[in-house]
Amino acid sequence: MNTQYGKSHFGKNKKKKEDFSGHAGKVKKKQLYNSKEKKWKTIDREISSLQERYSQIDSSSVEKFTDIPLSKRTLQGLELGKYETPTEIQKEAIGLALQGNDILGAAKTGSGKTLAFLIPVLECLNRQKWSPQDGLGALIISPTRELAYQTFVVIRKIGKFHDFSAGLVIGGKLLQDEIGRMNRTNIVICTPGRLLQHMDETANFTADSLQMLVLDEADRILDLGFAQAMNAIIENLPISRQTLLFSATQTRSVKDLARLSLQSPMYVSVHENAEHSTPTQLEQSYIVCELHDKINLLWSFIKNHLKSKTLIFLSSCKQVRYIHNFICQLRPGVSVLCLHGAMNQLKRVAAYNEFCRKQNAILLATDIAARGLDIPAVKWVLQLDCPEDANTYIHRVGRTARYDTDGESLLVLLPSEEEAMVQQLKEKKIPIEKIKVNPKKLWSIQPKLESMCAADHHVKESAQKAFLSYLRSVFMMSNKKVFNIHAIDTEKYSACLGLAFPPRIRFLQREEKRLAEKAANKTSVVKSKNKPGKSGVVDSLGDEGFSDVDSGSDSDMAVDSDEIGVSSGSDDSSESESESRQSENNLEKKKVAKKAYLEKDSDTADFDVEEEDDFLTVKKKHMPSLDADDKKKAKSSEQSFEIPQRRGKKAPTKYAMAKMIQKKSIMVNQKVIFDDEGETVVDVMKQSKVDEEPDDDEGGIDINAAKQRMEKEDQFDKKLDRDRVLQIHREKRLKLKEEMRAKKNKKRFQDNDEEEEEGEAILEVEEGGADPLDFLPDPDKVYGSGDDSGDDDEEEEPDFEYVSSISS
Ligand SMILES: Nc1ncnc2c1ncn2[C@@H]1O[C@H](COP(=O)(O)OP(=O)(O)OP(=O)(O)O)[C@@H](O)[C@H]1O
Repeated sequence: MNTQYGKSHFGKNKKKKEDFSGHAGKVKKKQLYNSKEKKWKTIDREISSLQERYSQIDSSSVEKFTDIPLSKRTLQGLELGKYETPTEIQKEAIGLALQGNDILGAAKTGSGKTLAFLIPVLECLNRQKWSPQDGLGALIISPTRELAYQTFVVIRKIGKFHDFSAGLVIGGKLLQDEIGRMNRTNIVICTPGRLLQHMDETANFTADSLQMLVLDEADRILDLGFAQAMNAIIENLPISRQTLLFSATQTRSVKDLARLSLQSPMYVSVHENAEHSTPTQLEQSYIVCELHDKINLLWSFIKNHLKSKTLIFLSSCKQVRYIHNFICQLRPGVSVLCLHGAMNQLKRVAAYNEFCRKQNAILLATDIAARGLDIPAVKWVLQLDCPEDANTYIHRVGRTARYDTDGESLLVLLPSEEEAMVQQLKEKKIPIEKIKVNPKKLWSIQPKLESMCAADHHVKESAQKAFLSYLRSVFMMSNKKVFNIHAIDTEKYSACLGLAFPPRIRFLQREEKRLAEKAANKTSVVKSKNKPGKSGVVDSLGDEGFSDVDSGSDSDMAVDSDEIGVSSGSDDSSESESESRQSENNLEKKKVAKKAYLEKDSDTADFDVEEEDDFLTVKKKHMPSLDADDKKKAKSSEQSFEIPQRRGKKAPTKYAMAKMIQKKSIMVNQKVIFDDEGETVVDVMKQSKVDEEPDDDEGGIDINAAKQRMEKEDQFDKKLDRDRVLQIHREKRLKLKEEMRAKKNKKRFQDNDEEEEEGEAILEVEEGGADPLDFLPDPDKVYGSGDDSGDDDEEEEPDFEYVSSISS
């Protein structure tokens, strides 16, 4: 595998090159051609014999990896990783994938799904004799940076003997560092946000030749948090590809699968009929505890498990930060680390690597650590805050009891959460037992926290943020049967965090006020809805559009003002249709905002969480009801545009503005730039090749036509940009060629003529002799491990700093 840090095959070639240059005079061009021809013939023979065996694969008779028709190079890689016997999911899925099927793979956590998709990826590219010049062949998408990194480490190991290049594209570093190498990477392991950024901004990066798409943790990748990014990514991928989806909680949503255009997918669920959906070696229990006792419980747990490796889940970044800080200050006698999405990339990597290395340690984390991470020897998973749903529970506890090890998990539930949550877990076939803690054995750290808060206002602020962010997370949860913010005694909770007074919970006050107003206005709103002249887009954003979210505490989220595509029909049926579509949009937006808030992985992009605010601030478009000032401003801006709108409702959308401009035939100003001679300057990038919009006698905006126009414009822009980049590259190449030529001429005068001729011939054979860039220093040498000796020693753990750039 030619990764930036890999040294296997690429390293060997290099060694050969050095050897040849040492004996330049003795090696004949013809011999080299012969040996290359021989090599290709052997590879061809191997490939066709493997392909012949594909149809005979019988998973029930597979005992070792050698029983599966895999290339020698993959088998060597598996041997290097000490993988001998395939697990159930590997036996079932690898064979079907080799036969070319699309796969929906589901198996318990820690059962080896990673190899079940990595092996087919390597075999698929090997079968097609893929090389770095062929560009992107396989795309592996993971929901978090840590998981992508982990997958990258595994593919480096098992793909060590292949010729492909692989790259980790995960954000947290300069995009510029990766741009040059994107189009020469065969296997890209990435997070959705960063991949999309490359698709948008790296002009010469294309996925046109993609052979295989893998979604690890597919249900998470396809859920609302990533919906926008994934839709855009999928649009850029060719339809004729093989798609593999894997997760412990696999999606079967027809809607999700339709987005991926799967071709008769095979559902491989090896544990579907198992008694339980969690690993058998995992012991699971829960306790019921008041919110204000949780901190004492946590401290007591840590003090009682100093010799264990424990992963503790909390629901928000600010809680993790506060609890981590005070536990560190109280010195429990074990290393305490933290991992959450608001940390910078370097700290995130350092914490992850340190926790992997340690024998005994505590890691406090949000749900960014819930999925896929294969951290060795985790003994305990403690869920101090209730998971969002049973699936999240399964992934969180799955960080322990992996493969053939055992582990324990403890879930802490509030009395108000117990009934509904336990019910959900039972429905998901999760065996969990209630246990009780002796309250006398709990340590009390409240006085210590109080004195810490009193002594340092930073600690106090941090405690306030933790307090509000926890309440906010409960408030935003959609399952109100489990999460009931009104059941929380906020005074006691703030006191247990060391605060003398509970901070003001403005979002709750606003919500209560809104509900009260709504109850009072209900009848008058119904009347006003029936008044004539109130139809159209703005109307569709009225109270009715929000009526279905009243029960949800995160109701009244502001509608994205960029939102278009809402029907503006004035008849009743289209109005109600637009209303329901709008309310669906609102619900989706709320879920997305909630996910981003809870996880705040920077790769999920599009969400702002302000660090310095007194509690999380989601971008205005996701905020619950506007406060009085905002309402006034919104209202005055509405009035200035004279848009008929109901009292105290939303600011006009761009769509509404466009419609109003069109209706009133307002001429919009145009910017004209003149040069020194007074001539008009035309910006070629802004020139459109798309025909002008045809005059529409019927009036109104034809959304579909506008969309098509935009797409054409977009294609035109992309082409312009691509041409520009190609031109730059062409110029660079020519310049290099000139330089090389000049150098060669100079050398020719200095060196022995005969030797020079031989050496040149050899390089031509080795490198294909075509591109002068091939003679440039190996970029791996600059960024990579720096060791190109080509020996088979175990590589050192790659430095996370540079793994986010990719190989050449
Ligand atoms: N065939 C095998 N032989 C030995 N160990 C294996 C084999 N396959 C996987 N493992 C080990 O099992 C562990 C779990 O594998 P992996 O991370 O692929 O699980 P997973 O099913 O993807 O889990 P999750 O659902 O949590 O993502 C890893 O440490 C991996 O090295």
